[in-house]
Amino acid sequence: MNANKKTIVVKLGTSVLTSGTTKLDRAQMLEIVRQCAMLHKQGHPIIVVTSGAIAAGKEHLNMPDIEPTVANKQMLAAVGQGQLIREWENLFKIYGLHVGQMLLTRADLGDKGRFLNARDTLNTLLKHRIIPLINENDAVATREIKVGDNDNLSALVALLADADQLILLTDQQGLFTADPRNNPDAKLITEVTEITDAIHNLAGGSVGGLGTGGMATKIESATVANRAGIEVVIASGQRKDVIIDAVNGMSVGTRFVSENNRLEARKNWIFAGSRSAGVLVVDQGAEKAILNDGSSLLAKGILSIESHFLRGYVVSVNNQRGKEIARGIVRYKSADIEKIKGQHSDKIEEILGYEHGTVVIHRDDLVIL
Ligand SMILES: Nc1ncnc2c1ncn2[C@@H]1O[C@H](COP(=O)(O)OP(=O)(O)O)[C@@H](O)[C@H]1O
Ligand SMILES: N[C@@H](CCC(=O)OP(=O)(O)O)C(=O)O
Repeated sequence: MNANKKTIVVKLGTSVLTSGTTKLDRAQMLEIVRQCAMLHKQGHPIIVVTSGAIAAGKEHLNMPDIEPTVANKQMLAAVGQGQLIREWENLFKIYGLHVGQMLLTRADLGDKGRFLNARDTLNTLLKHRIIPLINENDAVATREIKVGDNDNLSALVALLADADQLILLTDQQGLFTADPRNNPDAKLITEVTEITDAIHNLAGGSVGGLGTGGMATKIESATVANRAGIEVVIASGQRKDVIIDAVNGMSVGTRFVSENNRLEARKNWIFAGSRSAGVLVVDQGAEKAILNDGSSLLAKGILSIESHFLRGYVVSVNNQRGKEIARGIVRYKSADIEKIKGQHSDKIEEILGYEHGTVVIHRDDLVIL
């Protein structure tokens, strides 16, 4: 991790965005934007996972008491998402920042081709210093493809972004020894080094009006992110300078530290359950570059392709003696690799009429065997 430039995912629960009311709290949102803008100015890439579409829809339609059926919530999200983004857009504009909306479902992140597309979009937004605003695509998500809560979604986004830190902001100071709403003696836990069953058991569901999942889904999220080597902080959105202080390593809320190696853990996650769908045979130069120099696989070093596969599939990289040296996720389908093999990366767009980047397998998506 570059200590000076951390990639940060900030997740804002409905409880923070409404301050416990039935309406968006614009002053609170502006305060969050101020902190994000300051960190952004210091060079930290910031990604915002924002809940609040359902709350915004209720406010806009003036339906505070509508029955919370799935269909009604999807309708509210369809109405509220536009309202929500408009609010964010106007607030970030005060600091001269653009925003870009990404609405995701579990299916988008589970499918490797769509995962690559989402990651490319996210990285391109960050490269252009645009703030990605992410929410679940509630209006289209059915139970099978839904992540279901933005706590878990934010952990997946942190993996997608290869983030250094995930900050979950809510209406409590952090994780307590019991739900502080009904346990006045509950104590704040400031640091968690291992997420044990006992930690899971402390966390209750949401008793607030508009939130989803309560502390239980935040612990699930912390488990996923920690396993991938990403530090997690759960803290109150109301605390002064909460995001800035969390990024600067000050004692804020509950910090879940992780000792796991980020890159290796992320690769394990990417490759979990994948079988090799084909083979790319590479020349000696590419073999050396991959094994000794930590390089990505370029089209130039590919000699032949075995089998048919699509962009996003996991394939084997074999040397000329038929030995599998690595395995990785391809950014081009086999039919296109046939056309660009042996060619310089500059030629890809000319040959295919489009490009998905200069490499066939990116180093970060390549496991050496
Ligand atoms: N051990 C715990 N420590 C802190 N909060 C807890 C705990 N168990 C349950 N909660 C509840 O989780 C709620 C936050 O979750 P939620 O309502 O889903 O908010 P958000 O919209 O921020 O995701 C708190 O208001 C609190 O009542
Ligand atoms: N996607 C939904 C929020 C779902 C959710 O997880 O809410 P929360 O527990 O407040 O973070 C929305 O925008 O209303």
